[in-house]
Amino acid sequence: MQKIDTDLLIIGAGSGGLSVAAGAAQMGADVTLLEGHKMGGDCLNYGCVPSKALLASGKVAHKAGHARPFGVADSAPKVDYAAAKDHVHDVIGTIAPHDSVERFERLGVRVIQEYGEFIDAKTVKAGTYEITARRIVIATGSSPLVPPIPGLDSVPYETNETLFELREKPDHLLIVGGGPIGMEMAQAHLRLGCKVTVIEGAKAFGRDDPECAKVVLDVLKAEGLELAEEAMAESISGEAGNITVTCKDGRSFTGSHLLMAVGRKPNIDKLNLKAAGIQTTKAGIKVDDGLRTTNRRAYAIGDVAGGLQFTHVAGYHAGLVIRSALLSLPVTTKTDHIPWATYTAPELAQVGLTEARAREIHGDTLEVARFTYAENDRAIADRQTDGLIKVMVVKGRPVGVSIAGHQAGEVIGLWSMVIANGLKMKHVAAMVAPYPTIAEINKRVAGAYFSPKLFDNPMLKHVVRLVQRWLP
Ligand SMILES: Cc1cc2nc3c(=O)[nH]c(=O)nc-3n(C[C@H](O)[C@H](O)[C@H](O)COP(=O)(O)OP(=O)(O)OC[C@H]3O[C@@H](n4cnc5c(N)ncnc54)[C@H](O)[C@@H]3O)c2cc1C
Ligand SMILES: NC(=O)c1ccc[n+]([C@@H]2O[C@H](COP(=O)([O-])OP(=O)(O)OC[C@H]3O[C@@H](n4cnc5c(N)ncnc54)[C@H](O)[C@@H]3O)[C@@H](O)[C@H]2O)c1
Repeated sequence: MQKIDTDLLIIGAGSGGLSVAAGAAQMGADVTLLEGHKMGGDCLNYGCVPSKALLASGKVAHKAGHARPFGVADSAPKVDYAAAKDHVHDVIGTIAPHDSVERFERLGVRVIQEYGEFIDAKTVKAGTYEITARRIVIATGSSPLVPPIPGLDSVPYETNETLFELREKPDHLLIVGGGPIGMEMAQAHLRLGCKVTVIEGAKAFGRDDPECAKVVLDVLKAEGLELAEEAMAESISGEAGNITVTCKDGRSFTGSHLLMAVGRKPNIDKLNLKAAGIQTTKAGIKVDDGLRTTNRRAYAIGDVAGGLQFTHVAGYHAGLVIRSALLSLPVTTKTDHIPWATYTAPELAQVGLTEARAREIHGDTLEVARFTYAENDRAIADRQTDGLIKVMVVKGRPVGVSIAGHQAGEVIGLWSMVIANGLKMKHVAAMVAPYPTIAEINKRVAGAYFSPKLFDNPMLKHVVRLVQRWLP
């Protein structure tokens, strides 16, 4: 057994762990990083990156078949599904050096490619190493939840960990789960020429604003998606190439391939958390507002901490933990300013409260400002007019923003800044947006908020008339 004593031990080299390692090493700490599987974690290998790359292939195919409105002849796209997967792996390969062992060793991080397991409150065993650390960050992520649906184990099925390896194009892909994974993969496959059925136990895009979700769902249905909502998968039967999902209410759907996308489970099995006095909840490792576990020496960040599960959240957690673990500064996690986006076309994005939640909390003091993509000149020029932005405002201050539309994921960023800094609608109205951009909808929605206050104001009209009389 080789013994290592380190300032900061990080378990897991995904989005969260790598951000902590890079920051802490560059700030002068002695850092040890454990990774039992692939550097880069889920996001690079099985998540954000491959899913966006496959969506990009779908976009190209879709454009080829929908060129006529732009004065270019439509062409029937010849999709090579296996080549699209080559593209996915090429994209992963291009980004991989950024997350590699070599890069982190150059930054001064001691990288050990083994799974970590607690022996006691401050010691972790990893292969032939025994590591004691002043502070420990658990960033072990999450895995696809595979529910014990009767019959599932008797048919071949994909999860996000296997889908990007699949090289034969599904004739008909059944997707159980209409969350972000299910819906992104549904559109990518539709556009690559597969028949797709999404089987969702409640509502698709259940965490998003229903009015904005409907914009995206209508587009997906127009592209050929078969969507079954309130359809809880209860049993599965068949064999390779002929799989049937039967729902609680008796509806059944048959397809050639099956993707399970029904949520995540935290990666805690290998950690022996009991030995370290670290408690868990159903969602993941139990943490306080400062991301500390029930063992004061240890933090948990990213997916394994069981809150919002996004790469940018893992990165945000990393920044907080660096401050706390290295400089002993007090930190508190917040969620109001955390955006998320689903990268279908059109995109769906949210930050802060949805309209329904804002109404519950703020009642009649809530005002909702709206602006549609159909009124945005750039959206018209690009023929991307589906969608809208809704801003939930309380006493002049935005408390939430929902967007469905082209580049919604880019457009939402401004509102994270507004909410993070407690800015008001007047600050957004004071901005000048370049014309013609999609992001102009941000300024225009602020205009829509102030318009009634300005233009339907008899007192203001009176003052303007009076001033006009006195002007030379
Ligand atoms: C299909 C899909 C698409 C997604 N798209 C997006 C997106 O577009 N935008 C977005 O923000 N988020 C997206 N996500 C979510 C995002 O991937 C996760 O939120 C993010 O990867 C979480 O980072 P993490 O560091 O917590 O965990 P991970 O990135 O999963 O990293 C955890 C690492 O820990 C390692 N590990 C586990 N146990 C141990 C152990 N005992 N010892 C050592 N190492 C261990 C694992 O091997 C893994 O490498 C997507 C997820 C999926 C599945
Ligand atoms: N663009 C992005 O940022 C992005 C993309 C993909 C994934 N992610 C992250 O990954 C997480 C996991 O995504 P996900 O889509 O797997 O999970 P999810 O929890 O968001 O959605 C799962 C869906 O499956 C449904 N469901 C559960 N059991 C079912 C059953 N038996 N039959 C039918 N439907 C059932 C649920 O009602 C739910 O709508 C997301 O919450 C998100 O944090 C992010």
